[in-house]
Amino acid sequence: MKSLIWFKNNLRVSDNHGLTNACSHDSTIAIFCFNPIDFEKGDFGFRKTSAFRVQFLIESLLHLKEALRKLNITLLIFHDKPEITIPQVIEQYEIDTVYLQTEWTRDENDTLAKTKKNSNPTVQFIETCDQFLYHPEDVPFENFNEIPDVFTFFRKKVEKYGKVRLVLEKPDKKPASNLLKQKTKLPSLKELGFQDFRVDSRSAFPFKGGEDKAIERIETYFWKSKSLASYKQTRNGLIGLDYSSKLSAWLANGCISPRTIYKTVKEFEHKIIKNQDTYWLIFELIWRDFFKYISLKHKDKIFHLGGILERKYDWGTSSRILQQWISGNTNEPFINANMKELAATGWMSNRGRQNVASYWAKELEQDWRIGAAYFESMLIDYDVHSNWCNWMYLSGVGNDPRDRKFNIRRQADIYDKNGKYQKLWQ
Ligand SMILES: Cc1cc2nc3c(=O)[nH]c(=O)nc-3n(C[C@H](O)[C@H](O)[C@H](O)COP(=O)(O)OP(=O)(O)OC[C@H]3O[C@@H](n4cnc5c(N)ncnc54)[C@H](O)[C@@H]3O)c2cc1C
Repeated sequence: MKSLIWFKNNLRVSDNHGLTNACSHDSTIAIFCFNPIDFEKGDFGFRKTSAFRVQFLIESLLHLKEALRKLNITLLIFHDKPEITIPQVIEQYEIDTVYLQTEWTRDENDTLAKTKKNSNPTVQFIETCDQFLYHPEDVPFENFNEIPDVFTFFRKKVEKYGKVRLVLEKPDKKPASNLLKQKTKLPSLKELGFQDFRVDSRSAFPFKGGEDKAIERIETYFWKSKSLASYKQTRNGLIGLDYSSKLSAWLANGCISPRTIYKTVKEFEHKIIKNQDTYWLIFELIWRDFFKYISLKHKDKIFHLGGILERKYDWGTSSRILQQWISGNTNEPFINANMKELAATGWMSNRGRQNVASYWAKELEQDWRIGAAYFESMLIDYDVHSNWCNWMYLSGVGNDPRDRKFNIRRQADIYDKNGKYQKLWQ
């Protein structure tokens, strides 16, 4: 009985059901593919991934490879299409079961379908759902069509009737004979077609990828600085490392599970303090789940111009306006500062993201999907569901029941009262 664990957005050894199940087989191999389509240009002309995100991914894989080696599991890394590589590995090592984390968006579905088609039909593909706080089997809805389109209804129901599963320990070590002789090399940024870069000294996200770094971040943010105890009061900040948890990029790559964060918040509440601020981090993780469920319910509509509401607006597609927005040359200094931060670092605060998205879609009235595609390209923490659903929300084609438009000057007055942030990124 030989298993293959196909790593994608679940780059960790703890609380990873796919890995643990794979380890129940006599022998286990791990694989990760840098899929060339992830580095191509997308529908709106932006490269799908920026150097910032690729660097974080490389760091995450470097750590995963070592963590797996300590469990006597070889991580094979290829720079090729999974539908080519995985069937070959299955054949070469006589694999009978492949474990992977389930994905349901367009490109991921295509890749999986092709991989299965090219593989020996007797091979089983078993999917797990480790990216959720509330596992799909534990939410109080009969099927995804029942998912409410309003966040508050969703949250109240899952909080009342749902449950968060316990965190799984990392699996036991396999015997040394499980390690393969075959070795593969982790490609560098340059080999993947990107220029090396230096982290901007002003960056609010100077962190590195990897499960170990995610745990370090929790150690600092929760236990050392106890910033969690004032999270709700600081989360609209714009400058520095600690205005919010900064866990999103590790979550997006699966270097940490939302269940582990939930468990640690509960420990913090037990040992240090339980207040509105500690609850609010869980509240935000429920937003993250909500958008995953919205994408499960509405499927490809999250990428459509009319969004899940199928609304028709007169959207512009001016390349001049796009260049002004991207380079931070609009009439709004607060928007400009945020866009410059994104271009220089791959990071932008939640407050900034809300403002620049609302400005793009509702003030400049440009096709919201272009803005979303630019974010997809740039964000270190890009997550397909969080990005596209937040964009829909702010563009009036998604889940905002009040269809709000941000008053940018007022937002700048409230959140950047003395202009410090705008000065930092002028
Ligand atoms: C236009 C737009 C695009 C966005 N694109 C992404 C994206 O691609 N990837 C991404 O992870 N987040 C995205 N967000 C959500 C949010 O801005 C980031 O999750 C957050 O800023 C990350 O910082 P943090 O980890 O310090 O968050 P914290 O404030 O510490 O929140 C903790 C966690 O809760 C989750 N979370 C918080 N806010 C949201 C939200 N609005 N929607 C979904 N999950 C949330 C994240 O996983 C986050 O790490 C987007 C928001 C907007 C308005």
